[in-house]
Amino acid sequence: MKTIEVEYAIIGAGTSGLGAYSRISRQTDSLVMIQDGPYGTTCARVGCMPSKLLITAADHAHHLHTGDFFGVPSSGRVEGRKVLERLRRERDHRFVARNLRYIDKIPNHHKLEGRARFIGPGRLMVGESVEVRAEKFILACGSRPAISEVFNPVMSRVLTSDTIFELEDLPRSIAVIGMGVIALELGQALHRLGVDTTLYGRSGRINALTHPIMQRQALEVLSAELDIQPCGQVLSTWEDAEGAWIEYEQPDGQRITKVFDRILVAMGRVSNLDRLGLEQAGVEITDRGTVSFDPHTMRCGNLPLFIAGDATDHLPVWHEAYDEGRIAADNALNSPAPAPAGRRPPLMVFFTDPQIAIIGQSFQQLQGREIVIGELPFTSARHVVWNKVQGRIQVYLDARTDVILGAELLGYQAEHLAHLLALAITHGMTAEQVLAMPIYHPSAEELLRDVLIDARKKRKRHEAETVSLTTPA
Ligand SMILES: Cc1cc2nc3c(=O)[nH]c(=O)nc-3n(C[C@H](O)[C@H](O)[C@H](O)COP(=O)(O)OP(=O)(O)OC[C@H]3O[C@@H](n4cnc5c(N)ncnc54)[C@H](O)[C@@H]3O)c2cc1C
Ligand SMILES: NC(=O)c1ccc[n+]([C@@H]2O[C@H](COP(=O)([O-])OP(=O)(O)OC[C@H]3O[C@@H](n4cnc5c(N)ncnc54)[C@H](O)[C@@H]3O)[C@@H](O)[C@H]2O)c1
Repeated sequence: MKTIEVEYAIIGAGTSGLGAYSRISRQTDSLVMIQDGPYGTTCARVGCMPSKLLITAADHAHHLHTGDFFGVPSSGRVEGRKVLERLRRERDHRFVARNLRYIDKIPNHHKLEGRARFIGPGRLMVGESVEVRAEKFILACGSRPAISEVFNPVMSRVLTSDTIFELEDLPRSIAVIGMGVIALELGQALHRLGVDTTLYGRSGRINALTHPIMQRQALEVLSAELDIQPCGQVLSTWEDAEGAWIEYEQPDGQRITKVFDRILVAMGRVSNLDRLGLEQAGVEITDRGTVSFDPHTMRCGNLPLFIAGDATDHLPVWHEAYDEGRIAADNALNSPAPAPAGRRPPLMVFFTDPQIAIIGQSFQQLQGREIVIGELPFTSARHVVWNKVQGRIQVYLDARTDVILGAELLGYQAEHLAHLLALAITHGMTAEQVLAMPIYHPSAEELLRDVLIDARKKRKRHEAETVSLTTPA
Protein backbone atom coordinates (compact mmCIF):
# COMPACT_ATOMS: atom_id res chain seq x y z
CA MET A 1 0.00 0.00 0.00
CA LYS A 2 1.35 3.39 -1.03
CA THR A 3 0.11 6.65 0.52
CA ILE A 4 0.27 10.00 -1.23
CA GLU A 5 -0.32 13.17 0.77
CA VAL A 6 -1.18 16.34 -1.14
CA GLU A 7 -3.09 19.57 -0.68
CA TYR A 8 -5.35 19.08 -3.73
CA ALA A 9 -6.78 15.98 -5.41
CA ILE A 10 -8.64 16.34 -8.72
CA ILE A 11 -10.83 13.37 -9.65
CA GLY A 12 -11.14 13.17 -13.44
CA ALA A 13 -8.95 14.47 -16.26
CA GLY A 14 -11.73 15.61 -18.60
CA THR A 15 -12.45 19.18 -19.69
CA SER A 16 -13.37 20.35 -16.19
CA GLY A 17 -10.60 18.43 -14.38
CA LEU A 18 -7.93 19.72 -16.75
CA GLY A 19 -9.28 23.26 -16.30
CA ALA A 20 -8.94 22.87 -12.55
CA TYR A 21 -5.45 21.38 -12.96
CA SER A 22 -4.26 24.32 -15.10
CA ARG A 23 -5.28 26.75 -12.33
CA ILE A 24 -4.07 24.83 -9.27
CA SER A 25 -0.74 23.73 -10.78
CA ARG A 26 0.19 27.40 -11.28
CA GLN A 27 -0.02 27.93 -7.52
CA THR A 28 1.33 24.73 -5.98
CA ASP A 29 3.15 21.47 -6.66
CA SER A 30 1.11 19.70 -3.98
CA LEU A 31 -1.59 18.16 -6.16
CA VAL A 32 -2.56 15.01 -7.93
CA MET A 33 -5.03 14.44 -10.79
CA ILE A 34 -6.59 10.98 -10.83
CA GLN A 35 -7.97 9.53 -14.06
CA ASP A 36 -9.91 6.33 -14.53
CA GLY A 37 -9.93 5.08 -18.12
CA PRO A 38 -8.40 6.63 -21.22
CA TYR A 39 -7.10 10.19 -21.28
CA GLY A 40 -8.34 12.51 -24.01
CA THR A 41 -11.66 13.82 -22.53
CA THR A 42 -15.24 12.80 -23.26
CA CYS A 43 -15.64 15.77 -25.61
CA ALA A 44 -12.78 14.80 -27.90
CA ARG A 45 -13.02 10.98 -27.69
CA VAL A 46 -16.74 10.15 -27.61
CA GLY A 47 -18.68 13.42 -27.41
CA CYS A 48 -18.72 16.80 -29.17
CA MET A 49 -16.04 16.14 -31.76
CA PRO A 50 -16.80 12.66 -33.16
CA SER A 51 -20.53 13.50 -33.20
CA LYS A 52 -19.88 16.68 -35.21
CA LEU A 53 -17.54 14.79 -37.56
CA LEU A 54 -20.34 12.28 -38.20
CA ILE A 55 -22.91 15.05 -38.72
CA THR A 56 -20.68 16.76 -41.27
CA ALA A 57 -20.33 13.54 -43.29
CA ALA A 58 -24.12 13.16 -43.09
CA ASP A 59 -24.62 16.73 -44.36
CA HIS A 60 -22.51 15.88 -47.40
CA ALA A 61 -24.62 12.77 -48.00
CA HIS A 62 -27.75 14.90 -47.68
CA HIS A 63 -26.52 17.28 -50.38
CA LEU A 64 -26.45 14.32 -52.79
CA HIS A 65 -30.24 14.14 -52.42
CA THR A 66 -30.96 17.87 -52.45
CA GLY A 67 -28.68 18.95 -55.32
CA ASP A 68 -31.40 18.31 -57.91
CA PHE A 69 -33.39 21.29 -56.61
CA PHE A 70 -30.51 23.60 -57.55
CA GLY A 71 -30.04 21.99 -60.96
CA VAL A 72 -26.95 20.19 -59.69
CA PRO A 73 -27.97 16.55 -59.48
CA SER A 74 -25.27 14.44 -57.85
CA SER A 75 -24.50 10.79 -58.04
CA GLY A 76 -22.53 9.12 -55.33
CA ARG A 77 -23.00 6.76 -52.46
CA VAL A 78 -22.13 6.54 -48.81
CA GLU A 79 -19.19 4.29 -47.97
CA GLY A 80 -19.83 3.55 -44.31
CA ARG A 81 -16.38 2.20 -43.52
CA LYS A 82 -14.70 5.27 -45.01
CA VAL A 83 -17.06 7.60 -43.14
CA LEU A 84 -16.13 6.00 -39.82
CA GLU A 85 -12.43 5.67 -40.65
CA ARG A 86 -12.22 9.36 -41.53
CA LEU A 87 -14.15 10.25 -38.36
CA ARG A 88 -11.69 8.33 -36.17
CA ARG A 89 -8.65 9.66 -38.06
CA GLU A 90 -9.69 13.30 -37.67
CA ARG A 91 -10.81 12.76 -34.09
CA ASP A 92 -7.64 10.97 -33.01
CA HIS A 93 -5.10 13.05 -34.91
CA ARG A 94 -6.60 16.47 -34.37
CA PHE A 95 -8.70 16.55 -31.21
CA VAL A 96 -7.62 13.66 -28.97
CA ALA A 97 -3.94 14.11 -29.88
CA ARG A 98 -4.05 17.74 -28.75
CA ASN A 99 -5.35 16.64 -25.35
CA LEU A 100 -2.80 13.88 -25.06
CA ARG A 101 0.05 16.30 -25.82
CA TYR A 102 -1.13 18.43 -22.89
CA ILE A 103 -1.34 15.35 -20.62
CA ASP A 104 2.22 14.36 -21.64
CA LYS A 105 3.52 17.71 -20.45
CA ILE A 106 2.05 17.20 -16.97
CA PRO A 107 4.76 15.99 -14.55
CA ASN A 108 4.36 12.30 -13.64
CA HIS A 109 4.04 12.99 -9.91
CA HIS A 110 0.88 15.02 -10.67
CA LYS A 111 -0.81 12.08 -12.47
CA LEU A 112 -2.34 8.94 -11.04
CA GLU A 113 -4.29 6.32 -12.97
CA GLY A 114 -7.13 4.28 -11.51
CA ARG A 115 -10.64 4.66 -10.14
CA ALA A 116 -10.86 6.91 -7.07
CA ARG A 117 -13.33 6.31 -4.25
CA PHE A 118 -13.63 7.87 -0.82
CA ILE A 119 -12.79 5.72 2.18
CA GLY A 120 -13.25 8.51 4.71
CA PRO A 121 -13.19 12.31 4.98
CA GLY A 122 -10.03 13.52 3.23
CA ARG A 123 -9.10 9.98 2.11
CA LEU A 124 -9.39 8.27 -1.25
CA MET A 125 -8.42 4.83 -2.47
CA VAL A 126 -7.21 4.73 -6.06
CA GLY A 127 -7.42 1.19 -7.34
CA GLU A 128 -6.49 -1.31 -4.65
CA SER A 129 -3.05 -0.19 -3.60
CA VAL A 130 -2.78 3.61 -3.45
CA GLU A 131 -4.27 5.84 -0.79
CA VAL A 132 -4.49 9.58 -1.47
CA ARG A 133 -4.87 11.96 1.47
CA ALA A 134 -5.77 15.49 0.48
CA GLU A 135 -7.06 18.66 2.09
CA LYS A 136 -9.32 19.66 -0.81
CA PHE A 137 -10.94 17.71 -3.61
CA ILE A 138 -12.24 18.68 -7.05
CA LEU A 139 -14.96 16.27 -8.15
CA ALA A 140 -14.66 16.41 -11.95
CA CYS A 141 -15.66 12.83 -12.67
CA GLY A 142 -18.17 13.48 -15.49
CA SER A 143 -21.10 11.27 -16.40
CA ARG A 144 -21.89 8.10 -18.36
CA PRO A 145 -24.75 6.99 -20.62
CA ALA A 146 -27.84 5.72 -18.79
CA ILE A 147 -29.13 2.34 -19.99
CA SER A 148 -32.35 0.92 -18.64
CA GLU A 149 -32.66 -2.75 -17.74
CA VAL A 150 -35.21 -3.34 -20.49
CA PHE A 151 -32.24 -3.54 -22.89
CA ASN A 152 -30.42 -6.31 -20.97
CA PRO A 153 -31.59 -9.10 -23.33
CA VAL A 154 -30.06 -7.31 -26.36
CA MET A 155 -26.87 -5.91 -24.80
CA SER A 156 -24.65 -7.38 -27.52
CA ARG A 157 -26.44 -5.12 -30.04
CA VAL A 158 -26.74 -2.04 -27.83
CA LEU A 159 -24.61 0.99 -28.60
CA THR A 160 -24.17 4.24 -26.70
CA SER A 161 -22.28 7.39 -27.60
CA ASP A 162 -19.29 5.70 -25.90
CA THR A 163 -19.22 2.86 -28.45
CA ILE A 164 -20.95 3.93 -31.67
CA PHE A 165 -17.93 5.75 -33.12
CA GLU A 166 -15.86 2.54 -32.90
CA LEU A 167 -18.09 0.62 -35.35
CA GLU A 168 -16.21 -0.76 -38.37
CA ASP A 169 -19.13 -0.04 -40.68
CA LEU A 170 -22.53 1.62 -40.51
CA PRO A 171 -25.35 -0.73 -39.48
CA ARG A 172 -28.19 -1.50 -41.90
CA SER A 173 -30.81 -0.41 -39.37
CA ILE A 174 -30.85 1.19 -35.95
CA ALA A 175 -33.39 2.01 -33.24
CA VAL A 176 -32.51 5.20 -31.38
CA ILE A 177 -33.93 5.39 -27.87
CA GLY A 178 -34.62 8.94 -26.70
CA MET A 179 -35.51 12.29 -28.22
CA GLY A 180 -32.83 14.37 -26.55
CA VAL A 181 -29.86 16.02 -28.16
CA ILE A 182 -27.76 12.87 -28.67
CA ALA A 183 -30.69 10.92 -30.13
CA LEU A 184 -31.64 13.71 -32.55
CA GLU A 185 -28.11 14.63 -33.65
CA LEU A 186 -26.91 11.05 -34.17
CA GLY A 187 -30.29 9.70 -35.33
CA GLN A 188 -30.55 12.30 -38.09
CA ALA A 189 -26.92 11.80 -39.11
CA LEU A 190 -27.32 8.02 -39.35
CA HIS A 191 -30.54 8.43 -41.35
CA ARG A 192 -28.79 10.78 -43.77
CA LEU A 193 -25.98 8.28 -44.14
CA GLY A 194 -28.50 5.70 -45.34
CA VAL A 195 -29.09 3.76 -42.12
CA ASP A 196 -32.74 2.71 -41.70
CA THR A 197 -33.37 4.66 -38.47
CA THR A 198 -36.33 4.86 -36.09
CA LEU A 199 -36.36 7.12 -33.01
CA TYR A 200 -38.38 6.10 -29.96
CA GLY A 201 -39.21 8.93 -27.55
CA ARG A 202 -40.99 8.85 -24.24
CA SER A 203 -42.66 12.18 -23.47
CA GLY A 204 -43.70 13.22 -27.00
CA ARG A 205 -41.73 16.46 -26.61
CA ILE A 206 -38.33 17.83 -27.49
CA ASN A 207 -37.80 19.08 -23.98
CA ALA A 208 -35.03 21.59 -24.55
CA LEU A 209 -37.54 23.89 -26.25
CA THR A 210 -40.15 25.02 -23.78
CA HIS A 211 -42.70 27.07 -25.74
CA PRO A 212 -45.48 24.72 -26.93
CA ILE A 213 -45.39 26.16 -30.48
CA MET A 214 -41.64 25.65 -30.68
CA GLN A 215 -41.91 22.11 -29.33
CA ARG A 216 -44.68 21.24 -31.77
CA GLN A 217 -42.92 22.73 -34.76
CA ALA A 218 -39.61 21.04 -33.95
CA LEU A 219 -41.30 17.68 -33.79
CA GLU A 220 -43.22 18.34 -37.04
CA VAL A 221 -40.13 19.43 -38.96
CA LEU A 222 -37.92 16.58 -37.74
CA SER A 223 -40.71 14.01 -38.21
CA ALA A 224 -41.08 15.10 -41.84
CA GLU A 225 -37.61 13.69 -42.44
CA LEU A 226 -37.15 11.06 -39.75
CA ASP A 227 -39.18 8.07 -38.59
CA ILE A 228 -40.03 9.19 -35.04
CA GLN A 229 -42.31 7.47 -32.55
CA PRO A 230 -42.45 10.38 -30.12
CA CYS A 231 -44.47 9.11 -27.22
CA GLY A 232 -44.52 5.73 -25.53
CA GLN A 233 -42.52 3.15 -23.70
CA VAL A 234 -40.19 0.29 -24.65
CA LEU A 235 -41.89 -2.71 -23.03
CA SER A 236 -39.47 -5.48 -23.90
CA THR A 237 -36.54 -6.45 -26.09
CA TRP A 238 -35.20 -9.79 -27.31
CA GLU A 239 -32.66 -11.06 -29.79
CA ASP A 240 -32.79 -13.74 -32.50
CA ALA A 241 -31.04 -14.46 -35.79
CA GLU A 242 -32.73 -11.46 -37.45
CA GLY A 243 -31.43 -8.96 -34.91
CA ALA A 244 -32.62 -7.08 -31.83
CA TRP A 245 -36.38 -6.74 -31.45
CA ILE A 246 -38.14 -3.87 -29.70
CA GLU A 247 -41.70 -3.93 -28.42
CA TYR A 248 -42.91 -0.36 -27.92
CA GLU A 249 -46.27 0.71 -26.52
CA GLN A 250 -47.91 3.98 -27.57
CA PRO A 251 -50.19 5.93 -25.20
CA ASP A 252 -53.34 4.47 -26.87
CA GLY A 253 -52.13 0.98 -26.01
CA GLN A 254 -51.10 0.14 -29.56
CA ARG A 255 -47.90 -1.92 -29.69
CA ILE A 256 -45.21 -1.69 -32.36
CA THR A 257 -42.73 -4.52 -32.77
CA LYS A 258 -39.71 -4.04 -35.02
CA VAL A 259 -36.30 -5.62 -35.52
CA PHE A 260 -33.00 -3.75 -35.89
CA ASP A 261 -29.33 -4.48 -36.46
CA ARG A 262 -28.40 -2.18 -33.59
CA ILE A 263 -29.97 -0.11 -30.81
CA LEU A 264 -28.49 3.25 -29.84
CA VAL A 265 -29.52 4.06 -26.28
CA ALA A 266 -29.52 7.85 -25.82
CA MET A 267 -31.88 8.22 -22.88
CA GLY A 268 -29.80 10.65 -20.87
CA ARG A 269 -26.61 10.46 -18.79
CA VAL A 270 -25.98 9.78 -15.11
CA SER A 271 -23.34 11.46 -13.00
CA ASN A 272 -20.35 9.29 -12.00
CA LEU A 273 -20.65 10.69 -8.47
CA ASP A 274 -22.59 7.56 -7.48
CA ARG A 275 -19.38 5.52 -7.82
CA LEU A 276 -17.26 7.81 -5.65
CA GLY A 277 -18.38 6.51 -2.26
CA LEU A 278 -19.21 10.08 -1.23
CA GLU A 279 -21.16 8.89 1.80
CA GLN A 280 -17.76 7.90 3.26
CA ALA A 281 -16.77 11.57 3.03
CA GLY A 282 -19.93 12.65 4.85
CA VAL A 283 -21.67 13.96 1.74
CA GLU A 284 -25.39 13.66 1.19
CA ILE A 285 -26.45 12.51 -2.29
CA THR A 286 -29.67 14.06 -3.63
CA ASP A 287 -32.52 12.06 -5.19
CA ARG A 288 -31.11 12.97 -8.61
CA GLY A 289 -27.86 11.17 -7.72
CA THR A 290 -25.84 14.34 -7.35
CA VAL A 291 -24.84 16.71 -4.53
CA SER A 292 -25.99 20.22 -3.71
CA PHE A 293 -23.48 22.96 -4.42
CA ASP A 294 -23.23 26.71 -4.90
CA PRO A 295 -22.99 27.44 -8.67
CA HIS A 296 -20.92 30.59 -8.00
CA THR A 297 -18.22 28.78 -6.02
CA MET A 298 -18.91 25.13 -7.00
CA ARG A 299 -18.40 24.28 -3.32
CA CYS A 300 -20.47 21.46 -1.82
CA GLY A 301 -21.88 22.88 1.43
CA ASN A 302 -19.11 23.72 3.88
CA LEU A 303 -17.03 20.73 2.89
CA PRO A 304 -13.58 20.92 1.28
CA LEU A 305 -15.18 19.47 -1.86
CA PHE A 306 -15.66 21.40 -5.11
CA ILE A 307 -17.58 19.99 -8.04
CA ALA A 308 -17.30 20.75 -11.77
CA GLY A 309 -18.58 19.71 -15.19
CA ASP A 310 -21.05 16.95 -16.03
CA ALA A 311 -20.70 15.45 -12.55
CA THR A 312 -23.15 18.16 -11.47
CA ASP A 313 -25.91 17.14 -13.89
CA HIS A 314 -26.52 20.88 -14.33
CA LEU A 315 -25.79 22.53 -17.70
CA PRO A 316 -23.87 19.49 -18.99
CA VAL A 317 -22.20 21.19 -21.95
CA TRP A 318 -18.57 21.82 -22.79
CA HIS A 319 -18.22 25.55 -22.13
CA GLU A 320 -19.84 25.14 -18.71
CA ALA A 321 -17.47 22.27 -17.83
CA TYR A 322 -14.57 24.50 -18.88
CA ASP A 323 -15.78 27.39 -16.70
CA GLU A 324 -16.71 25.23 -13.74
CA GLY A 325 -13.29 23.55 -13.55
CA ARG A 326 -11.73 26.97 -13.18
CA ILE A 327 -14.35 28.28 -10.73
CA ALA A 328 -13.96 25.16 -8.57
CA ALA A 329 -10.16 25.48 -8.60
CA ASP A 330 -10.17 29.20 -7.76
CA ASN A 331 -12.50 28.59 -4.84
CA ALA A 332 -10.49 25.61 -3.61
CA LEU A 333 -7.33 27.74 -3.77
CA ASN A 334 -9.06 30.60 -1.96
CA SER A 335 -10.94 28.49 0.57
CA PRO A 336 -12.11 29.09 3.27
CA ALA A 337 -12.73 32.58 1.76
CA PRO A 338 -15.07 32.17 -1.22
CA ALA A 339 -14.22 33.64 -4.64
CA PRO A 340 -17.70 33.70 -6.21
CA ALA A 341 -17.81 33.89 -9.99
CA GLY A 342 -20.55 35.29 -12.18
CA ARG A 343 -22.05 32.71 -14.50
CA ARG A 344 -22.71 33.17 -18.19
CA PRO A 345 -26.26 33.13 -19.53
CA PRO A 346 -27.30 29.60 -20.53
CA LEU A 347 -26.71 28.62 -24.17
CA MET A 348 -27.40 25.29 -25.81
CA VAL A 349 -27.31 24.31 -29.48
CA PHE A 350 -28.52 21.06 -31.06
CA PHE A 351 -26.51 20.42 -34.23
CA THR A 352 -29.49 19.00 -36.06
CA ASP A 353 -30.86 20.31 -39.36
CA PRO A 354 -32.63 22.59 -38.68
CA GLN A 355 -30.71 23.44 -35.54
CA ILE A 356 -32.33 24.01 -32.17
CA ALA A 357 -30.97 26.69 -29.86
CA ILE A 358 -31.97 28.00 -26.45
CA ILE A 359 -30.39 31.15 -25.03
CA GLY A 360 -30.85 32.93 -21.70
CA GLN A 361 -34.13 32.29 -19.94
CA SER A 362 -36.53 29.88 -21.59
CA PHE A 363 -40.22 30.65 -22.15
CA GLN A 364 -41.03 28.32 -19.26
CA GLN A 365 -38.62 30.08 -16.89
CA LEU A 366 -40.23 33.41 -17.76
CA GLN A 367 -43.71 32.34 -16.73
CA GLY A 368 -45.19 34.96 -14.40
CA ARG A 369 -43.01 37.76 -15.85
CA GLU A 370 -44.37 40.51 -18.04
CA ILE A 371 -42.81 39.70 -21.41
CA VAL A 372 -43.49 40.25 -25.09
CA ILE A 373 -42.55 37.65 -27.67
CA GLY A 374 -41.04 38.65 -31.00
CA GLU A 375 -41.82 35.73 -33.27
CA LEU A 376 -41.30 34.84 -36.94
CA PRO A 377 -40.88 31.85 -39.21
CA PHE A 378 -37.18 31.18 -39.98
CA THR A 379 -37.37 32.78 -43.43
CA SER A 380 -34.94 35.58 -44.19
CA ALA A 381 -34.22 36.21 -47.87
CA ARG A 382 -30.96 34.35 -47.28
CA HIS A 383 -32.79 31.32 -45.94
CA VAL A 384 -34.97 31.35 -49.06
CA VAL A 385 -31.83 31.41 -51.22
CA TRP A 386 -30.51 28.41 -49.26
CA ASN A 387 -33.89 26.66 -49.66
CA LYS A 388 -33.85 26.26 -45.86
CA VAL A 389 -37.02 27.93 -44.64
CA GLN A 390 -38.17 25.52 -41.96
CA GLY A 391 -38.45 26.61 -38.36
CA ARG A 392 -39.24 29.55 -36.15
CA ILE A 393 -37.57 32.11 -33.90
CA GLN A 394 -38.98 33.49 -30.65
CA VAL A 395 -37.24 36.26 -28.70
CA TYR A 396 -38.48 37.12 -25.20
CA LEU A 397 -38.24 40.77 -24.08
CA ASP A 398 -39.03 42.38 -20.77
CA ALA A 399 -42.25 44.23 -21.63
CA ARG A 400 -41.32 47.29 -19.56
CA THR A 401 -37.59 47.70 -20.15
CA ASP A 402 -37.14 46.21 -23.66
CA VAL A 403 -34.22 44.11 -22.33
CA ILE A 404 -33.72 40.80 -24.18
CA LEU A 405 -34.17 37.98 -21.67
CA GLY A 406 -34.07 34.81 -23.73
CA ALA A 407 -34.85 33.10 -27.02
CA GLU A 408 -35.78 29.76 -28.51
CA LEU A 409 -34.78 29.00 -32.10
CA LEU A 410 -35.43 26.29 -34.64
CA GLY A 411 -33.76 26.97 -37.96
CA TYR A 412 -30.94 26.42 -40.39
CA GLN A 413 -27.60 27.49 -38.89
CA ALA A 414 -29.43 28.91 -35.87
CA GLU A 415 -26.17 28.67 -33.91
CA HIS A 416 -25.00 32.01 -35.34
CA LEU A 417 -28.11 34.00 -34.40
CA ALA A 418 -28.01 32.21 -31.03
CA HIS A 419 -24.53 33.56 -30.37
CA LEU A 420 -25.54 37.10 -31.35
CA LEU A 421 -28.46 36.85 -28.96
CA ALA A 422 -26.15 35.43 -26.28
CA LEU A 423 -23.91 38.48 -26.71
CA ALA A 424 -26.90 40.81 -26.34
CA ILE A 425 -28.17 38.97 -23.25
CA THR A 426 -24.71 38.83 -21.66
CA HIS A 427 -24.50 42.62 -21.89
CA GLY A 428 -28.09 43.27 -20.81
CA MET A 429 -28.91 44.89 -24.15
CA THR A 430 -32.33 46.09 -25.20
CA ALA A 431 -33.92 45.21 -28.52
CA GLU A 432 -33.46 48.86 -29.62
CA GLN A 433 -29.72 48.67 -28.91
CA VAL A 434 -29.38 45.56 -31.06
CA LEU A 435 -31.46 47.20 -33.79
CA ALA A 436 -28.91 50.05 -33.89
CA MET A 437 -26.22 47.83 -35.40
CA PRO A 438 -25.76 47.53 -39.18
CA ILE A 439 -27.07 44.34 -40.72
CA TYR A 440 -26.00 43.33 -44.19
CA HIS A 441 -28.37 42.37 -46.97
CA PRO A 442 -29.04 39.54 -47.67
CA SER A 443 -27.77 37.85 -44.50
CA ALA A 444 -29.35 35.44 -42.02
CA GLU A 445 -28.97 38.19 -39.42
CA GLU A 446 -31.80 40.09 -41.12
CA LEU A 447 -34.06 37.58 -39.39
CA LEU A 448 -32.81 38.85 -36.02
CA ARG A 449 -33.59 42.43 -37.07
CA ASP A 450 -37.06 41.44 -38.28
CA VAL A 451 -37.95 39.48 -35.17
CA LEU A 452 -36.89 42.41 -32.97
CA ILE A 453 -39.01 44.77 -35.09
CA ASP A 454 -41.91 42.36 -34.52
CA ALA A 455 -41.19 42.52 -30.78
CA ARG A 456 -41.05 46.33 -30.93
CA LYS A 457 -44.55 46.45 -32.46
CA LYS A 458 -45.90 44.08 -29.83
CA ARG A 459 -44.29 46.06 -27.03
CA LYS A 460 -45.89 49.28 -28.29
CA ARG A 461 -49.25 47.52 -28.39
CA HIS A 462 -48.63 46.11 -24.91
CA GLU A 463 -47.72 49.61 -23.61
CA ALA A 464 -50.86 51.11 -25.15
CA GLU A 465 -53.01 48.37 -23.60
CA THR A 466 -51.35 48.77 -20.20
CA VAL A 467 -51.85 52.57 -20.29
CA SER A 468 -55.52 52.22 -21.26
CA LEU A 469 -56.00 49.72 -18.44
CA THR A 470 -54.36 51.92 -15.82
CA THR A 471 -55.81 55.30 -16.98
CA PRO A 472 -58.96 56.15 -15.02
CA ALA A 473 -62.00 56.56 -17.27
C1 LIG B 1 -22.21 12.36 -27.70
C2 LIG B 1 -21.97 13.67 -27.00
C3 LIG B 1 -21.92 14.83 -27.73
C4 LIG B 1 -21.70 16.04 -27.10
N1 LIG B 1 -21.69 17.17 -27.86
C5 LIG B 1 -21.52 18.37 -27.27
C6 LIG B 1 -21.48 19.55 -28.04
O1 LIG B 1 -21.62 19.52 -29.26
N2 LIG B 1 -21.30 20.72 -27.40
C7 LIG B 1 -21.16 20.79 -26.04
O2 LIG B 1 -21.01 21.89 -25.50
N3 LIG B 1 -21.16 19.67 -25.27
C8 LIG B 1 -21.33 18.47 -25.86
N4 LIG B 1 -21.32 17.33 -25.09
C9 LIG B 1 -21.11 17.47 -23.64
C10 LIG B 1 -19.60 17.62 -23.29
O3 LIG B 1 -18.88 16.61 -23.93
C11 LIG B 1 -19.45 17.52 -21.77
O4 LIG B 1 -20.22 18.54 -21.17
C12 LIG B 1 -18.00 17.65 -21.29
O5 LIG B 1 -17.17 16.79 -22.00
C13 LIG B 1 -17.94 17.32 -19.80
O6 LIG B 1 -16.61 17.37 -19.32
P1 LIG B 1 -16.27 16.82 -17.86
O7 LIG B 1 -14.90 17.26 -17.53
O8 LIG B 1 -17.34 17.16 -16.92
O9 LIG B 1 -16.31 15.23 -18.00
P2 LIG B 1 -15.37 14.20 -18.77
O10 LIG B 1 -14.66 14.78 -19.92
O11 LIG B 1 -16.24 13.02 -18.99
O12 LIG B 1 -14.25 13.85 -17.69
C14 LIG B 1 -14.49 13.09 -16.54
C15 LIG B 1 -13.38 12.06 -16.40
O13 LIG B 1 -13.41 11.53 -15.07
C16 LIG B 1 -13.11 10.16 -15.13
N5 LIG B 1 -13.62 9.52 -13.91
C17 LIG B 1 -14.90 9.20 -13.62
N6 LIG B 1 -14.98 8.65 -12.39
C18 LIG B 1 -13.72 8.60 -11.93
C19 LIG B 1 -13.16 8.12 -10.72
N7 LIG B 1 -13.90 7.58 -9.75
N8 LIG B 1 -11.82 8.21 -10.54
C20 LIG B 1 -11.06 8.77 -11.50
N9 LIG B 1 -11.53 9.24 -12.66
C21 LIG B 1 -12.85 9.16 -12.87
C22 LIG B 1 -13.80 9.70 -16.39
O14 LIG B 1 -13.26 8.49 -16.87
C23 LIG B 1 -13.56 10.87 -17.34
O15 LIG B 1 -12.41 10.68 -18.11
C24 LIG B 1 -21.51 16.11 -25.70
C25 LIG B 1 -21.52 14.91 -24.94
C26 LIG B 1 -21.74 13.71 -25.58
C27 LIG B 1 -21.75 12.45 -24.77
N1 LIG C 1 -25.01 19.78 -29.01
C1 LIG C 1 -24.74 19.60 -27.72
O1 LIG C 1 -24.48 20.53 -26.99
C2 LIG C 1 -24.76 18.23 -27.15
C3 LIG C 1 -24.76 17.13 -27.98
C4 LIG C 1 -24.82 15.87 -27.40
C5 LIG C 1 -24.84 15.75 -26.02
N2 LIG C 1 -24.82 16.83 -25.24
C6 LIG C 1 -24.90 16.69 -23.77
O2 LIG C 1 -25.08 15.35 -23.40
C7 LIG C 1 -26.15 15.25 -22.47
C8 LIG C 1 -26.86 13.94 -22.63
O3 LIG C 1 -27.59 13.88 -23.86
P1 LIG C 1 -28.82 12.87 -24.03
O4 LIG C 1 -29.41 13.15 -25.36
O5 LIG C 1 -28.40 11.50 -23.68
O6 LIG C 1 -29.77 13.32 -22.84
P2 LIG C 1 -31.07 14.26 -22.82
O7 LIG C 1 -31.38 14.44 -21.39
O8 LIG C 1 -30.89 15.45 -23.69
O9 LIG C 1 -32.21 13.38 -23.50
C9 LIG C 1 -32.62 12.15 -23.01
C10 LIG C 1 -33.87 11.75 -23.77
O10 LIG C 1 -34.16 10.40 -23.48
C11 LIG C 1 -35.55 10.30 -23.21
N3 LIG C 1 -35.76 9.10 -22.40
C12 LIG C 1 -35.40 8.88 -21.11
N4 LIG C 1 -35.77 7.65 -20.74
C13 LIG C 1 -36.34 7.08 -21.82
C14 LIG C 1 -36.93 5.81 -22.08
N5 LIG C 1 -36.97 4.90 -21.13
N6 LIG C 1 -37.43 5.58 -23.31
C15 LIG C 1 -37.38 6.51 -24.28
N7 LIG C 1 -36.84 7.73 -24.09
C16 LIG C 1 -36.33 8.00 -22.88
C17 LIG C 1 -35.89 11.61 -22.53
O11 LIG C 1 -37.27 11.86 -22.57
C18 LIG C 1 -35.09 12.56 -23.40
O12 LIG C 1 -35.77 12.88 -24.58
C19 LIG C 1 -27.04 16.44 -22.77
O13 LIG C 1 -27.69 16.86 -21.61
C20 LIG C 1 -26.12 17.45 -23.33
O14 LIG C 1 -25.79 18.39 -22.37
C21 LIG C 1 -24.78 18.07 -25.78
